[in-house]
Amino acid sequence: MKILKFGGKSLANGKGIHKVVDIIEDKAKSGEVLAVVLSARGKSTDELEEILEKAVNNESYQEQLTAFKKYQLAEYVNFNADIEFETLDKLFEGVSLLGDYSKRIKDQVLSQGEVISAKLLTHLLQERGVNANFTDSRALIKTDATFGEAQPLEKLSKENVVNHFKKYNGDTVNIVTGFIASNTKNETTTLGRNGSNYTAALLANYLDAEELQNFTHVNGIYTANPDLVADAKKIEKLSFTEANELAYFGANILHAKTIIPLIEKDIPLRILNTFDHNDNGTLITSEASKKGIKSLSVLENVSLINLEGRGLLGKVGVDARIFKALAYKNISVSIISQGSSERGIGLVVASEKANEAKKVLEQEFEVDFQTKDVNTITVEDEVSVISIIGQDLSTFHRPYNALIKNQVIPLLFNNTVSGNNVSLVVYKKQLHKALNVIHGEIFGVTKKINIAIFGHGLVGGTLINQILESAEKIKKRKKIDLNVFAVANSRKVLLNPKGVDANWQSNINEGIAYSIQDIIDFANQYHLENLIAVDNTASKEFTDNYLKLVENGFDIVSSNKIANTLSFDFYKDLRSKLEQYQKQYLYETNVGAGLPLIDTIKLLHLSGENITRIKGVFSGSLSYLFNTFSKEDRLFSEVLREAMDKGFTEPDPREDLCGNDVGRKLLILARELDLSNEFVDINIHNLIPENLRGGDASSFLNKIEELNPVYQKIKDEQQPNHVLRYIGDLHGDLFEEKGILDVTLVSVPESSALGQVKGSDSIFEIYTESYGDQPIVIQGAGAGAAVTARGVFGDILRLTEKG
Ligand SMILES: NC(=O)C1=CN([C@@H]2O[C@H](COP(=O)(O)OP(=O)(O)OC[C@H]3O[C@@H](n4cnc5c(N)ncnc54)[C@H](OP(=O)(O)O)[C@@H]3O)[C@@H](O)[C@H]2O)C=CC1
Ligand SMILES: N[C@@H](CC=O)C(=O)O
Repeated sequence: MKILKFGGKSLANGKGIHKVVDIIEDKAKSGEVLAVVLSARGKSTDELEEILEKAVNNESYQEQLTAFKKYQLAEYVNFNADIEFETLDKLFEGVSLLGDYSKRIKDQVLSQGEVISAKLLTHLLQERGVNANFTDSRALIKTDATFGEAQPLEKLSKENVVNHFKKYNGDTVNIVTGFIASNTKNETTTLGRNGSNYTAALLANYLDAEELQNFTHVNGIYTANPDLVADAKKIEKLSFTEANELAYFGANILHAKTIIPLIEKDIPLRILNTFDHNDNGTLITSEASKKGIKSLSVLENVSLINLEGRGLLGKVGVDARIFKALAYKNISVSIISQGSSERGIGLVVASEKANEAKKVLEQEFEVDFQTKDVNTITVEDEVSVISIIGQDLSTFHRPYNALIKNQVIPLLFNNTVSGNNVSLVVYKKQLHKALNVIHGEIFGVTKKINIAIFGHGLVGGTLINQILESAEKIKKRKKIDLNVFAVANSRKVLLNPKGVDANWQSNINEGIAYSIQDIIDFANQYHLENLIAVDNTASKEFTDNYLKLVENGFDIVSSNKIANTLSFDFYKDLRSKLEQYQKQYLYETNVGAGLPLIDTIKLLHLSGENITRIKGVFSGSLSYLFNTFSKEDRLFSEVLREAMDKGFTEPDPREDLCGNDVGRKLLILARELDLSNEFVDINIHNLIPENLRGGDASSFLNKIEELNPVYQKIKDEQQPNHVLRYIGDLHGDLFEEKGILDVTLVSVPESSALGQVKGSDSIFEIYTESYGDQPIVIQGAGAGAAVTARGVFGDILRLTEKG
């Protein structure tokens, strides 16, 4: 025999009821022997409780009662619930007159919900020709007289059930009321929380059922609540032990009470979906399943009580006093955590009991307050508990690090020694984000990386398109979901929590004015985790946001060189902020665009290789300018415009020509070597004649032809077979506080290494103590939107791996 159980949500409306009837009819027709346990429909039990409260307080309840009756009858014209409605009328009238009710009366009231539900289903099945038999469980399940939370009398109940099912067997489908029972005086009792599931489990046990199928409104047990974690996956199989842990930490359907009768007889429990009943659901059996993390569950409506006292150190019996005092008031502690010094003890209790618990503890420790052994007892209400079921401490660093990286600092954590569970208390406002971060980390489902891109010009625009083009592949190959949730320029931002699409460029016109706080608020509002801000501007103003971004959980990737070349104080502040907030700042493209230069220098330096000099052509645009101008018989201004058109120059090309861009790159490398040079220390040969230095970029561009005679003369005055190169040179004693940084225009033999550089290539010669006169040479495209964007993309992916 199979026991089927349908919950209130399955029976809430016509659609659900129709499905339930279909399922039972199908199974009955296919010859399966069934018993069906039903809950009250929808929120009927809550409704009855509310009406009861109104009645006892002498408030008007008639309207709500009429609505309740109407809901129960709905469109079922031939269904009659007069007896139950009359019972309710009388009970409410009595309560209203007396202004009081007992738990016994409450059980009588609540039981009508199950009776109506079971009678309705029996009626509908009979209309379809199914041999359905309404079965009032009060005649079968006998309990003690603890109204509201009655305990079954096993022997008597089993006898009744077995006898009943002997009598009504064969093709009879017994439609049984869940939740309700009766005591030996035949007074109605109820089985408390999860009562209908319990009724079903008891029937399964007494009847040695082959399976209990519990129909809900979801497809089974998930790795996390799918309403909170979009990536949550259904678990196919669980063991009773794991189910028990889940039950303790919030999965009501698996309450221990429900599971124990099944474990006793080794009866499998299958969680199914009424609305998708062909899905296999989750099967729970006694078979031990593979080790590993099974699920995240959440306890809400809890509070954290913190008892602190300097004098608790080494005192015997403090915990005993806490538990005794709380137990006296029937307050259960779900989690306790205590520092080894015993100075602080954190307890999690139900929110509704938190203030009472505080009062009780204050009384218990009254003397200890006076002696100053206890200092404070505080209650934090806005918390939730996340339990990682199946997690042991050997791999706990992964979810924990991911939480810290996302600025979710657990208030308390606690592990079970044998059960492989870790529970974390987090602020309620961080619950959603915390669950997604932990889930992404431990289930290896796709890890979402949420990116805000500032600057969508040549580099930024190319980067966005590169990300959108590769996102699917990266998701498949690396299980990383790159989500560009913000694209901004200096005036507007385009925001979409689910990510911008290929039309971002046209949609940016519909963007909105913003401040950096708006972006932070947006990320918080949508609980976006693994945040990266990408700076593809050339703006000093934007770098003012870096510290705030870091403080609010963003890693930073930047092609913009400004932040690394502001004062050395800012340079250090930024690094200590990054350290403090465990954030990363990557800027490989700052020097040599997409070339792997900064990483190489960092590694050499870290590994103790003493770098003695770095010299080369640092600027892609000026490389292109002088390579082309030196070899071809063309005007200097014409080649300069070409470099601009190819996207090699800075947004303001004067930044290249005045030597600032090369100067910045030199300074960035110097600082990588722990030198504390400032920008003013750089000796820069400015390529712009003094008379063209004033004014703005466009007035300069109107006059660039004036550069032609100046550079033609320099070119003509070179020795034979020489070419012009604009070079950067970091030298001096690089183990002192500061190095020497020179940026100069030089004429070199065409046959030399520098003389042979082509196109927009950069070349960097890195001299070290071990390599002596033979430098390590890194050469390749030193500018261009595509290579630079690719380099920025590389930094983003590097961050996703550091996670
Ligand atoms: N081109 C290359 O080869 C390389 C470039 N880089 C660096 O890449 C960066 C970008 O260069 P590129 O793409 O050519 O520049 P662009 O001028 O093409 O684009 C700059 C973008 O930044 C936006 N912007 C400017 N100020 C702000 C601000 N305060 N807040 C938000 N957005 C802002 C601009 O918006 P708006 O239109 O509103 O001003 C624009 O969208 C530069 O820092 C450059 O040094 C690094 C290596 C190589
Ligand atoms: N303008 C720069 C671009 C890269 O940093 C250059 O020319 O190198």
